[in-house]
Amino acid sequence: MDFKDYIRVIPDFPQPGISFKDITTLLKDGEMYRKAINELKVMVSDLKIDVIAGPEARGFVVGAPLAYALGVGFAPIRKSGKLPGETIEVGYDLEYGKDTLAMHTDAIEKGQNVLIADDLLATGGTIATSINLIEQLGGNVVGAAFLIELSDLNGRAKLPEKIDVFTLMNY
Ligand SMILES: O=P(O)(O)OC[C@H]1O[C@H](OP(=O)(O)OP(=O)(O)O)[C@H](O)[C@@H]1O
Ligand SMILES: Nc1ncnc2[nH]cnc12
Repeated sequence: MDFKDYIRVIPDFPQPGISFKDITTLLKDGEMYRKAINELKVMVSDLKIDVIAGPEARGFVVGAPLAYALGVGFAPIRKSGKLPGETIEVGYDLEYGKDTLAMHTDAIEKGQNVLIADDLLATGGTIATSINLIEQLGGNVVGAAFLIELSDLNGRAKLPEKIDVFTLMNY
């Protein structure tokens, strides 16, 4: 059983030159989805985690079940204009565009240990921005967990060394 057998690779989406790693083909298989989340749970088991933060939208489908499995809370990191309460926002670049991410100012308590979860690490822009937001709120990012890492884009280089990075699949 190889998780990669469940990832659909679509060339030139959403723009020419991007090799898109589609996780919907893994998510629709209940057994494999559960195995993937359970494997991430084992990988992060040495960390002390108070809350998981996940960036919209695909970070929710990894972060929320992982939070449930660990019995910790989940803090959504959303695109600009979606959160109803008081927010902080940070703009960033990603592999195929630009965007802005936001968090509620009360999403994280000062000093809480935070694990960031997402489906995929590409340039690292999304995760670096997520770290920026969480640290502005006084959170302590202890790790980042992904289903997929695009190693050639070297997103890890954008992350501080103290943050442990966990990935199930490499491309
Ligand atoms: O490492 P990076 O270069 O930042 O790229 C990775 C990010 O890009 C994708 O999200 P996207 O912004 O496309 O949003 P989506 O989850 O709503 O599809 C993916 O889910 C990661 O969050
Ligand atoms: N190549 C890629 N495939 C899927 N999601 C992505 N997010 C950023 N780059 C991506």
